[in-house]
Amino acid sequence: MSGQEPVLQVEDVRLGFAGVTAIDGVTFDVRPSELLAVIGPNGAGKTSVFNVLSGVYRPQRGRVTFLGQDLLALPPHRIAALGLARTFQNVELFHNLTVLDNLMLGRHHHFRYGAAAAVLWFGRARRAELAARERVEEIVDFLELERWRRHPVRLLPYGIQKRVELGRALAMEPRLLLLDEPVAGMNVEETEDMARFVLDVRDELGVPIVMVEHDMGLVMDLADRVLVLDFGRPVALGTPAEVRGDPAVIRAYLGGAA
Ligand SMILES: Nc1ncnc2c1ncn2[C@@H]1O[C@H](COP(=O)(O)OP(=O)(O)OP(=O)(O)O)[C@@H](O)[C@H]1O
Repeated sequence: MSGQEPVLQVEDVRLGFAGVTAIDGVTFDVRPSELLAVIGPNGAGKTSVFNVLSGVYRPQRGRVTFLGQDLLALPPHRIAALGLARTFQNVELFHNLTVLDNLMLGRHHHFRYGAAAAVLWFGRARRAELAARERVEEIVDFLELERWRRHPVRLLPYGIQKRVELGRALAMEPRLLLLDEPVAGMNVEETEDMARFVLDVRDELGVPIVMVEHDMGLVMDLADRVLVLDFGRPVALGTPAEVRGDPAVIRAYLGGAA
């Protein structure tokens, strides 16, 4: 595959629940090292897009191709193992475990041995464990988590917990990262820190990102392109400047404002 081919292609996807259409006619792609934001009023279908991509829901129509593979044929754990990692709106970590242990758990699918193999081929298992620890320490450095590395996650400030969640997703060696409202509930300083780390993930690690986010300032600052959904349908797809002035987008937001 050439470097310029899309990492992810979503074509004409429809997902409905007993009479409710969550998304319909959704088509977009994600290019290498691109940050694509998905925005839209409440109920527009943003979370449903993520749930289709990560295999939680099967759409009734459409195609989703990730690195040339048909994602719709795969269960969620196989999709994750292909390198599609996700963070959640709420912090979903093991709160009594340390930062390091949470990050190690992010790597579990890289361990290619079971319990018996761990005993029988101790050398191989041990090498894998050491390599994992090394990679996890690199992520700790990258996200500036050194001073918290041995702290249980439950004792950390909220913004740091969200950063640990990003770290756990990075520990999976993602080839595409789905960020679900990465700055929801954060103060200004935490938001600025997270924005910086998200950009570093794209620019330094070269990992393409799909981000659902309500903070419009952040979206317009960070995104390369923006997909706008309204009532489950795509109403615009373009650069932040293109989307900002689009009458259909303005209508969707004015109509959807509470
Ligand atoms: N499991 C489900 N069962 C029934 N309806 C659902 C389900 N999941 C989503 N929907 C419906 O699909 C539509 C899109 O919801 P979705 O959560 O994807 O929107 P959203 O853009 O993420 O909203 P928000 O910004 O409020 O998180 C809504 O009408 C929602 O009620």
